Amino acid sequence: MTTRAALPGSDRVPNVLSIAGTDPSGGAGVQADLKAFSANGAYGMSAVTALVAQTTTGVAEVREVPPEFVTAQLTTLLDDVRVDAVKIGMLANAEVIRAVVAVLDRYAPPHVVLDPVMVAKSGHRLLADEAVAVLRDELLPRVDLITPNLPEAADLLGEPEITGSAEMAAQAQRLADLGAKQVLLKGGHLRAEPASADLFRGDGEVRWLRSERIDTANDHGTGCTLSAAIAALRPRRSDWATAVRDGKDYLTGALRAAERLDVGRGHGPVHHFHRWW
Ligand SMILES: Nc1ncnc2c1ncn2[C@@H]1O[C@H](COP(=O)(O)OP(=O)(O)O)[C@@H](O)[C@H]1O
Ligand SMILES: Cc1ncc(COP(=O)(O)OP(=O)(O)O)c(N)n1
Repeated sequence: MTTRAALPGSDRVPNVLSIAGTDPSGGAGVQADLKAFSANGAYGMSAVTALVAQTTTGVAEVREVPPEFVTAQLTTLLDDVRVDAVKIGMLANAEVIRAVVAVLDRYAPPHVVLDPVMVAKSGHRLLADEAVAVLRDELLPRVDLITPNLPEAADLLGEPEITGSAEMAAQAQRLADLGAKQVLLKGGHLRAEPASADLFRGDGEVRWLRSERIDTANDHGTGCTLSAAIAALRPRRSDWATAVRDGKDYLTGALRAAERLDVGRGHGPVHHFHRWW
């Protein structure tokens, strides 16, 4: 066994883990997460929950990883490597959710972000219908931040999707009432509104994160990129509000930088540019 001298806190690169499904086109899922980790100064690692045959035009097929093999990936990793933050994305079904819950209980990694992925932009379901209640009741209370989009928030709460940003603060409160410690409610689906505004509800504070709405066809994997950037930044930021603000700025830059890409015929990916974190 090799031993290494401890680095002073500020010099050490955070080790950040993605637990998610795949995207061969590199726009969403594990592939997007690893790019976002790297671009935001973290060392990226991943455990795969589902193999997804998808590209910019949609999802063709999904092969779910057996839950015991999700556990094997995670315990093998966590028995060796210190993890400084975790981003959880696509979980596919209730058994995989329960496998992840058991690992969180056993290892208690810090700074856990849950992007409650349910449906791809193309309409293909990435989480079984009956697993939504398990995600809400068993996983949501165990993580530090959830980042639902508006359809996901509605599904978690069992209510109709809201149609205007004026309703977002009350909905974030209802998510907090479910046991979510902090909530980033993403407003990207309100396409009629001029700004792309997300609402952060943290410990005793509510704040808006607004950016210009960028006119682009490259909007595949925006939610994955945002939650991964926040997880990568959190170990180097003093609080969630700052990590969320800087993650949102990173995503807006990556959406802008996508104008230089030529990837696929459908919803293209964002471009993960490296920056000084
Ligand atoms: N055209 C756009 N211009 C700027 N920001 C956007 C645009 N589309 C989405 N976003 C931002 O991307 C993030 C993810 O958005 P959203 O579409 O709500 O979630 P998801 O990708 O999970 O469906 C949010 O921060 C949202 O504000
Ligand atoms: C494997 C995988 N995970 C998540 C998603 C959904 O990604 P998201 O960032 O919400 O982007 P779109 O589906 O809106 O493009 C995915 N497609 N695949």
